[in-house]
Amino acid sequence: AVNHKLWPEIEKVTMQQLHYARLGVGGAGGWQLFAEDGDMRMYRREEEADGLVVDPLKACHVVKGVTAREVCQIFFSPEYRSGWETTLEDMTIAETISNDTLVFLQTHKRIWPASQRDALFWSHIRSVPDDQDPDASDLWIVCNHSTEHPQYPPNSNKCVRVYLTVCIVCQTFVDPPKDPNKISRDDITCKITYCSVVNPGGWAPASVLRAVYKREYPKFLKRFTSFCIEQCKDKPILF
Ligand SMILES: O=S(=O)(CCO)c1ccc(-c2ccc(C3CCCC3)c([C@H]3C[C@H]3c3ccccn3)c2)cc1
Repeated sequence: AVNHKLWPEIEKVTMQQLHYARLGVGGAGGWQLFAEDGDMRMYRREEEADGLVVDPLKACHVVKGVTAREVCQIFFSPEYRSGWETTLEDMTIAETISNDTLVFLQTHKRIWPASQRDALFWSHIRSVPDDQDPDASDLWIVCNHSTEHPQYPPNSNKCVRVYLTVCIVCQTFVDPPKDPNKISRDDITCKITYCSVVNPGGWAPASVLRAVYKREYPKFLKRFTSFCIEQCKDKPILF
């Protein structure tokens, strides 16, 4: 994939998103907590781009019984997506760049009163050593970033094209630390940071979009993490 024309962008955006995900939500970042559910905390910043709501979102969650690699592989893999992405109406793999990089075209269910949306984005999965704690386990990241494709020009179907940058960054913790082949799923937790910026592409009332975000994002993350637990519970642990 390193010789693919998108590779420099994939590399840059993925590492930028990793850095952005690891920034805290305290301080002057302007993050406001807007949803809480158990260990899940959801923050947003109110931002508009030429009159459109593009509120950046950052969610932090801690999930027991799954590893960072398992969560990221489920988020990345097309075959699982219909099981957790409830707003998905259709999904096509527009291009297979490599085994860790795909280009998706997704049509999302219409969310009244906004018109139906689609998203065309590359999706890249990778593991990176934790530069802040070398003897910690690797971080896993999936980054999704809107892209163009000659076969799928925007607004060619009935949908308004959204422009998004999304990342999910995960890290596994084993507690209590023990001999690797004695670890059970009860000993592992996965710390998840999910970040998204979605430009809705076409006009939609700010109040409507903010209500949709407030309703859809907590549901989305809860459903995704429950799906991961369900998928992994009877399988050998993938570190
Ligand atoms: O993390 S992913 O890459 C997972 C792969 O599917 C992802 C996540 C979210 C979206 C998306 C796309 C469109 C919308 C809006 C914009 C105007 C009308 C629809 C929203 C807003 C509404 C929020 C939302 C949040 C979560 C799920 C669905 N809906 C979100 C796309 C991809």
